[in-house]
Amino acid sequence: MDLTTDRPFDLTDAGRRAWNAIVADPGSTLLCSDFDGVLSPIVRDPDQAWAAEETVTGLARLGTKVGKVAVVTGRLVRKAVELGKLDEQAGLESMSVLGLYGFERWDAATGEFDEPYAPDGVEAAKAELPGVLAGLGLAHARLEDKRLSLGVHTRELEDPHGALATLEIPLRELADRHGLRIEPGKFVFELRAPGVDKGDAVRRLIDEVRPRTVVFAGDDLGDVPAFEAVRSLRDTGDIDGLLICSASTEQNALVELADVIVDGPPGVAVLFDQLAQALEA
Ligand SMILES: O=P(O)(O)OC[C@H]1O[C@H](O[C@H]2O[C@H](CO)[C@@H](O)[C@H](O)[C@H]2O)[C@H](O)[C@@H](O)[C@@H]1O
Repeated sequence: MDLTTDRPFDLTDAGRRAWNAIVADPGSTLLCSDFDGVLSPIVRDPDQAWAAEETVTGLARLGTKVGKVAVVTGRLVRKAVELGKLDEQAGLESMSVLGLYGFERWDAATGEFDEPYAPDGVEAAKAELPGVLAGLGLAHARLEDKRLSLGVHTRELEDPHGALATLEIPLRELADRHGLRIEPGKFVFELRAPGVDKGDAVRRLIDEVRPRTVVFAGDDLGDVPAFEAVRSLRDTGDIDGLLICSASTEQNALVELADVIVDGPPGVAVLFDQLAQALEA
């Protein structure tokens, strides 16, 4: 990964204001990042989506300067910590990881995991799901059991787009029967407990930290509520906000909402590097 590129980032006016605010007062900055597609490259097997070294070291370098760093992810919190080696990296001492869209939490400061029990509906839906998939001819879809949710991945199937389209209505009906919701993502639908999204997770962190500036880096549909939360607080003048879209050919929902668009995790690493350089200057 080449971190020496001098490509200037094209920031919106609001993004430039936020960048300047971070440089002026890094200690009042909350820096949040999604995991898959931002810190880690998208790969076929979710269990092998190890974070890129450059993104995590970049985050850690910033972690020594900003007030707080956080990962806000749809992943199980333990899986995100494991795949990011977030408990091993110096510089991440202020880190919190909010997993399963904010249901779960890990704090580096204490090393403690907060992992609530799954509601009954999740177990019932899990029991029904194999029959639903078999009935659709999609018995080979990869399942990712995340305690409070269940991911159905189509990336490895012969026709991943077609399989996703076939799944949507039956999975929505299954979710409705059990009081769950559907969370769409890159070649995945999750059946998950309702109640929180990444917007709630970011607002919770903001309430705790009371930052002047908030950064959020995301790549997928699940990040839209976080982007909207930051934009809404920014519109009221409560915070400055810098929204980073880690772009891919698979999802463009964040492009219009972002202040800066970078080229996937390698681009995120370059941006983190440039921000760290600005803070060190
Ligand atoms: O909130 P995130 O950190 O972005 O997590 C969202 C989902 O990411 C994972 O799935 C995605 O990445 C996989 C590994 O690269 C890829 O195989 C899959 O196609 C993508 O959708 C993860 O497996 C899910 O549990 C997360 O909810």
